[in-house]
Amino acid sequence: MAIEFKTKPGLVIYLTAGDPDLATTRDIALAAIDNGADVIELGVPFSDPLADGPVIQRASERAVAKGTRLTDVLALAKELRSARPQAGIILFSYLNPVLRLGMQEFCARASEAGADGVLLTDMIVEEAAEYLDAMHANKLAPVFLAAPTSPDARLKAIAECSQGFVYAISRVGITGTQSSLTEDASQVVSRLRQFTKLPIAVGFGISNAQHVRAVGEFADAAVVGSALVQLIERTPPEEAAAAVGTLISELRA
Ligand SMILES: O=P(O)(O)OC[C@@H](O)[C@@H](O)c1c[nH]c2ccccc12
Repeated sequence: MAIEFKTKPGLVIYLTAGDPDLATTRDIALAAIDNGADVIELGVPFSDPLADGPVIQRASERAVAKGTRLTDVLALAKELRSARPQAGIILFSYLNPVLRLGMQEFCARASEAGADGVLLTDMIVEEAAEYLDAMHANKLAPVFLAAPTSPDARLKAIAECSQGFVYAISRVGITGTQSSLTEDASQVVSRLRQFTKLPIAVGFGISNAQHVRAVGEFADAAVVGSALVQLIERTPPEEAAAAVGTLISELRA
């Protein structure tokens, strides 16, 4: 039970829980862990994923249409924890589903499920007091997003509130694969380094081994989401876990 990056760079992967179904998400997550993913961002599907590009929006729609609920994702996290005691598991959600369950209740259940931490995409540090209290009370690591457009004062607050790692998004905008990483990614990481000793993961647009190696030059981990979600979308469910396992090992090549 730990957020640690065993290799440089470490690998964080995002999955939309319940796409194509919860059992397949479980198998995919296990295959990812067994092929080198250090941390799984277990995504709670949401009907209005504003920060997501078309690939993850479609995955969220499919999972919501299947009836995937936050409580199902908590149960899946518990299954992954018991199957892989050492894996890094981050519950990844928009605020809305969490507030519907209740912040205290959510954090208690996340802790009971064995999650290491939580990332709420639309939780800003300026309004995080109650969230942080509930997270600290349940020994969960709050991971915050840092954007290239964030001024230093904000990066400092994000660094001070984060535990486990800090997630630097490589560009402003929405999730989705892209041809090359922008300069912004290394700049936001070097600015963050002034304020934290925590590992820094970089995400958005990372979709191949070359991108992962490039991120490894200046950050501690790479985050891959859309490239995996797109592969899952295009693969028959019974072949998805093996396909993801292969892609993860290719990303680490
Ligand atoms: O999909 P990409 O471009 O590989 O980026 C990772 C991203 O999917 C994942 O970390 C994520 C999924 N939904 C988000 C919403 C906001 C920030 C990050 C995310």
